Amino acid sequence: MQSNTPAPAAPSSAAKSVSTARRIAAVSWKPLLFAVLMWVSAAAGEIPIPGTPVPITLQTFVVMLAGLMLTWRQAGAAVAAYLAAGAVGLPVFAGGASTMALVGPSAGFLLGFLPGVIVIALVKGGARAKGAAAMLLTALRYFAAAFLGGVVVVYAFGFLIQSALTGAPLMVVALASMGFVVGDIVKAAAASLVAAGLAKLR
Ligand SMILES: O=C(O)CCCC[C@@H]1SC[C@@H]2NC(=O)N[C@@H]21
Repeated sequence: MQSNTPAPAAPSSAAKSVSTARRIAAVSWKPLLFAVLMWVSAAAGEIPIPGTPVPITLQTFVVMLAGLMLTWRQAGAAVAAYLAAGAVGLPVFAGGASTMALVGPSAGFLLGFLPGVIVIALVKGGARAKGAAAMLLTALRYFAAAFLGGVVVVYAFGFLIQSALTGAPLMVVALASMGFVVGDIVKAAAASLVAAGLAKLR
């Protein structure tokens, strides 16, 4: 038997374009927001420390926050977009630097942000929803993830590549960079508390 119900009209090409644009916007706003935050954290200022040309900056705080708040794909896309923006010449790195920073003493730290943020996102685990004690446990787990990805992984890349590029012995580079450790531990604690607190609100 034939039905008299008219077949639904196929979506017009304009409607298809709008829905594709909406889908792209829905998946990319978080990576884009964190890529911009990476730039803002570099532009916010830098503190030079003796013995190394690499400054203290807030970039590791944003890397940690991205890893703790986004999926590994979103976090990786955010850092990849940030690095790509610098690579093509936008002044998004510390001190308004761009392409040349990727072959200078900071190169390994910048490149290390990518594996670092992915490690954080992969090892952080889920957020516990109920109660202050659960939030504190989540924050402690987040702190361990932020330290592993944002300090151990980022520093490993930073030290190895700086030593290879400058010819300075690895141990000398590592010792000269110890001035970053206290600040990065404070950043890991702050990022963990912020991410665990925001996860509770969701
Ligand atoms: O030139 C850049 O834009 C990158 C600077 C990298 C700074 C590194 S990241 C790890 C360590 N912690 C800091 O606060 N500074 C260094």
